[in-house]
Amino acid sequence: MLPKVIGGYRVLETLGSGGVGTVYRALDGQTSEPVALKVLSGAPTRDSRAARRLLREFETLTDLSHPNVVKVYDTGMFQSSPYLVMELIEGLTLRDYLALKSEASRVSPVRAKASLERSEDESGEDGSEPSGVLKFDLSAFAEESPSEECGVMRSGSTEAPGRMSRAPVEPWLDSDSDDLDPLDFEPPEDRTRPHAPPETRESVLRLEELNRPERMGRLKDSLLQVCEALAYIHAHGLVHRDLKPSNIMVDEDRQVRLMDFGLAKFLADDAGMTLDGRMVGTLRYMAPEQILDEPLDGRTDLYSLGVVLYELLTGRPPFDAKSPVDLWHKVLETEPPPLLALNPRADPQLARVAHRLLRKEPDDRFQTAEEVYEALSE
Ligand SMILES: Nc1ncnc2c1ncn2[C@@H]1O[C@H](COP(=O)(O)OP(=O)(O)OP(=O)(O)O)[C@@H](O)[C@H]1O
Repeated sequence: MLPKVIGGYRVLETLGSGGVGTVYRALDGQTSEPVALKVLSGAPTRDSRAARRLLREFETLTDLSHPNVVKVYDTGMFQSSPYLVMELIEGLTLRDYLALKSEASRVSPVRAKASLERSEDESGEDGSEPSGVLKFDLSAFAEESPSEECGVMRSGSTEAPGRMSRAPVEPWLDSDSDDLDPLDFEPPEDRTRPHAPPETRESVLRLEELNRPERMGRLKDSLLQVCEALAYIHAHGLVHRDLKPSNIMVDEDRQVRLMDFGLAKFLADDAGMTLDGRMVGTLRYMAPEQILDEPLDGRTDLYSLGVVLYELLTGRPPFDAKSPVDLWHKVLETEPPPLLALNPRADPQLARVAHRLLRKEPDDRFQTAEEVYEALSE
């Protein structure tokens, strides 16, 4: 049931739920400003000491301020779970923002229509116009294109490779469309012949959509802003650890916000596991060092950025797998198919950037988000 009030915030509706909690649209009781309020759930928050520690650490996030990083205004406890009060972003995730036209009709307009309907139908309890209701104008996102979506990957019954000692593990984010579900995994097209040139009319049209200049412009512009956000959080000693298209939002003015930064770190122990032994991060975007429980730094996020870039340029992830173990082996031991073989008309410079970001050894990647920014600008 929807809580009516959380702290000093009046809850209006549920915006969505992810692997780490539920996000509500709410109103600040003092200012009447709309906010997004995320209540954490799961094992880390069931331990009251851990929950209080989490809360103290969240408080440090309120000091951060950057145009491309979602602003955290406040923190608190609700029914023994920590919550974060954030800037409410009226927009789309990067995945939906760059959805292919064919998929845009499946994803974005439905969500946007629901939002627009809400803005017409809802009224406050006193009959007044509700505040904080989504009113974004879809025309800002009129031209669309996507990367493919896979289901969720649950890894409970698998054995991890290499130095992963605490198998079986569960991905922390177990309901995320950015990850793979071995039980519900639709092979993307060309899976059987990943290096084959496109042959069908459908795949030719798909490539045309992927390479649409307007889409490429959006992609580049968005990723430059992501680099700025990453440079900022890395300079503040944070590693995102869960960078993926659904953690990047784009508003009506095409301003990008990096979401959920730092959450993964706060929810994990030093080896990247939650208190109940689940791995923090979304499997498809995890760097080799993350899989191997090795120390992480900003270059780990740059690897994830490489996965995002590769996906957005080709419409498929760099490593296809039917199970988490299969995926981990591929990430650790194989090279991704050459991007230009999958999309021969992709920008060669962007393809080079993606491959360099996907190098196994952090030392072989770009070393900073600033370097990536420079390379994307060339
Ligand atoms: N500050 C915000 N403003 C507007 N919408 C938000 C905000 N934060 C989250 N959302 C939306 O709420 C929904 C749930 O977000 P949440 O972060 O819990 O899950 P997720 O990012 O989809 O998955 P996960 O947390 O498992 O990675 C998403 O659809 C997201 O777009």
